[in-house]
Amino acid sequence: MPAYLHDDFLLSCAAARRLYHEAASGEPICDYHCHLPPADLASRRTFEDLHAAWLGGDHYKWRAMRALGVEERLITGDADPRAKFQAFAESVPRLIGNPLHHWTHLELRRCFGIDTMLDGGSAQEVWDEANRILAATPAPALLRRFDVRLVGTTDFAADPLDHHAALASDPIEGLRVVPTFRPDACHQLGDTAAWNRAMDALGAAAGVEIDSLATLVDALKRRHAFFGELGCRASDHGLLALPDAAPSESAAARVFDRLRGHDEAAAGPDGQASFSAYLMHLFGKLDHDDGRVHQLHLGAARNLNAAGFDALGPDTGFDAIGDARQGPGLVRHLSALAAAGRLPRTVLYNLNPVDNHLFATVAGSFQGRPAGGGSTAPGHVQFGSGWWFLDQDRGMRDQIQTLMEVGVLSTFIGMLTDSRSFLSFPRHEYFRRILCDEIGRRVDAGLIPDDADLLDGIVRGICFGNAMAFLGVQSERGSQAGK
Ligand SMILES: O=C(O)[C@@H](O)[C@H](O)[C@H](O)C(=O)CO
Repeated sequence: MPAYLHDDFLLSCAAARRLYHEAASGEPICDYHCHLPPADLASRRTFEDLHAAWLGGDHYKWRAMRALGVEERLITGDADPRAKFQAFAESVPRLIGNPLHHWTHLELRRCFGIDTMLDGGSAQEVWDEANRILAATPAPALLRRFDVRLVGTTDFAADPLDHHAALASDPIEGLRVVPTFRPDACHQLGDTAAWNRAMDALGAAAGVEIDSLATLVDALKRRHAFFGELGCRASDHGLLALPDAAPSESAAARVFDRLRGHDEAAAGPDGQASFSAYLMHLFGKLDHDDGRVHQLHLGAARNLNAAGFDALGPDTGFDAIGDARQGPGLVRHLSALAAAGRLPRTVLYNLNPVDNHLFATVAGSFQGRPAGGGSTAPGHVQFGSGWWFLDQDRGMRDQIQTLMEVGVLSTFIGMLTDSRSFLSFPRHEYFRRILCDEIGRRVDAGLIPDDADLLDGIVRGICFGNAMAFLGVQSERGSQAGK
C-alpha cells in the first residue's frame, strides 16, 4: 500500500513523474494573487505560534470545523490559540478526501519537516515543533523556503500602501511584493451607507471631494496611478457576474447622484448594472493604458449567512459557488474593450465549474488583435487556474483539461495560492503534480509526443516564467513558453 502523500503522489505514470521531478519541482514561485498581509512582510513578522501562522485567517479551515460541529469559540472565538489548534487537529482526520487534508500534511512536511499525521494525539508534538521552527523563521524566510520570487497582494483602492512603500525602501532580497488594485467596494451598492463610506475613504486617499461621477473617476485614476508608483502589476475585480449593460456615462452619473444622496432605490438591479458596467469599462481601459493585468474573479456568492457575516464580516467561510449567468456580461465587457483597442492582458476566473468551457472559449475569442495593432502577449486573455472551491484535484484537472482541449495550455500562467497564510505555498506543488500528471498521462497514451525538451519548457513556463512575463516582471530564471 503506497504511503500517504508519498514522493510520487498524484503522479500516476513514469512520464508524469519525470516531468514533475525534472521540470516542475525546481521552478520558483510567482504567487500573483494572494491575500498575504503586506504588514507581515514589511515587518518581517515572526509568528507567535502555529495558530497565528496557520489558522488565524484561514476560512477554509474554519468552514470545515463548523461542518464537524466544532463550537465557534474554538474556531474564531475567544478560546486560546492552543485550544483552537487542538480543535483543528482533532478535526483533521475527519477531513479525508478534502484538499485541506492534503494541504495540512503537505504544509507540515514542507514548512517544518514534520511528517506526523495530525490528530488530537499528535497535536502537542506538532505544536511544539512547529512553534520552535516558527520562532526562528520570520515571514520572509518562510517564502525563501519555497523560492517565492513574487507576491501579488490584494489591496483596496483607498489603501495607503504604507507597507508596500516600506518594502520599496527596505526590500526583501529576491522577492517582489506588488500591490493589486482592488476597487470592489465601488460596486457594492447594496448597502448605500457602506458605499458612501467607501467613496469618502477613496476621496480622502485621492485628495478629491467625490460628489459626482466625474470626481469619482478622477479619484480612481489618481489611485490607479498611485498603485502603479508602488509597483502594481495587476488589478483584480471580484463580482458575482459582470453586468449585461452598456457602459453609459449618463446612466452611471444618474445612479451615482442618487446613491450619493443615499437613495436606496438606486441600488436596484438596473442601477447596479449601469454603474458597474461603466466602472468596469474604465478599469479595463486604465489597466490597458498602464500595461497592467486585468483580473476578473467571477461567480462567488458571498456572505450568504447573514448571521455569520454580521458576527465575523467577509471572507470568513460563508460563501458559495454562485449560479449567476456569466456569458452576456463577460462578452459585453471584453467586446467593448476590444472594440476600443484597449483590451488589457486579462485573466478570467470562474467559480462555477459549469462555466469552465464558457470562460475558456470566451477567452479564446479575444486573443490577438484581429483589427490590427501589432502582436499581443502569448495567452493575452487567460482562462485562470481553478480558484477557491475549485483549487483541488478535480477542479484543477477540469480547468487544465478544458484549457488544453479548447484553448492553448502552453501559454497558461498557472497557479496562485489565493491564501492569507505564509504556509500555503505547497499548493503550487499540488498544482504542479496535477499539471504534470495531466500531461504525462497523455504522453503515455500516445496523445502528446514524448519530447522532453519541448514538454519541460512548457511545464517550466506554466510553473513560473509565463506568469512573470504576463505581469511584465523580469525573472532571473524560469523559461517562458512561446518565447
Ligand atoms: O479574492 C477573492 O475574492 C477570494 O480569493 C476571497 O478573498 C476568498 O476569501 C478566498 O480567499 C478564496 O480562496
